Amino acid sequence: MTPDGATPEPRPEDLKVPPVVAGLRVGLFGGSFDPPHQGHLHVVETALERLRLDRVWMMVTPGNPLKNRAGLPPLAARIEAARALVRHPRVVVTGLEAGFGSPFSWETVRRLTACLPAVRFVWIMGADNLGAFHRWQHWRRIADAVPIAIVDRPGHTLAALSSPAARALAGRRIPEHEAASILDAPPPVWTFLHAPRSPLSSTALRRAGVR
Ligand SMILES: Nc1ncnc2c1ncn2[C@@H]1O[C@H](COP(=O)(O)OP(=O)(O)OP(=O)(O)O)[C@@H](O)[C@H]1O
Ligand SMILES: O=C(O)c1ccc[n+]([C@@H]2O[C@H](COP(=O)([O-])O)[C@@H](O)[C@H]2O)c1
Repeated sequence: MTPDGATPEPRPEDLKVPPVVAGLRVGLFGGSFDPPHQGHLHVVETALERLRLDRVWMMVTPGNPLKNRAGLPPLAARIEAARALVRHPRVVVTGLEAGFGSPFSWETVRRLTACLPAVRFVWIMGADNLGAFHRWQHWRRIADAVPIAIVDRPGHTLAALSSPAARALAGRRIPEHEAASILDAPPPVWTFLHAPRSPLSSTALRRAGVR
């Protein structure tokens, strides 16, 4: 809330696509970030290093289509909190999906790949989201459009690797020692990164009253 009790609005520049140059290697990392935590930072740092990225765009969602949005703090507040957590020269926190007017990842991928064909994008998500990926709108189209990197998460490894999406795309999995090459391979292509895992979650933080 602002001092006058109004819901804070995102700044117009936070709704725009960040600046790029041809050939830039950009990780697309969407999330509710309610609240952001060190587990998110761990994903960002793992992706930057293992995929040899120039940038990670932390895309603060207007609202995960599969989650109840009741009680979700305003976008502007989550953007601000993510920025306060992740102070890194190669990370951009953005509300570009709200700028697109859609919470669906397919819409994000479709628009970004169409308007920035010279940028090399990779979709980044935690293992829990691979487990549910087959329930996302047009998930096959997302996989056909951009490479995907999964960062392991405690309690989700087996479910992720035996999920419908993982099974459907099994033949296109790249070993993690070649992870950085997925940005140069024609999709569908994906890799699973077994990094030291972070047990943190926003759910646990909200339950502990941290937000
Ligand atoms: N500890 C973690 N390890 C690996 N990936 C994570 C971790 N925490 C979050 N992620 C990933 O970060 C992205 C954004 O997650 P999100 O903002 O929903 O956080 P969360 O902790 O999963 O929240 P919640 O508990 O409310 O579901 C998702 O792709 C999620 O899989
Ligand atoms: O497009 C979809 O159908 C879809 C369904 C579930 C989740 N997503 C996206 O996945 C990202 C991670 O969401 P979350 O809530 O787990 O942080 C975020 O960008 C969501 O918008 C997207």
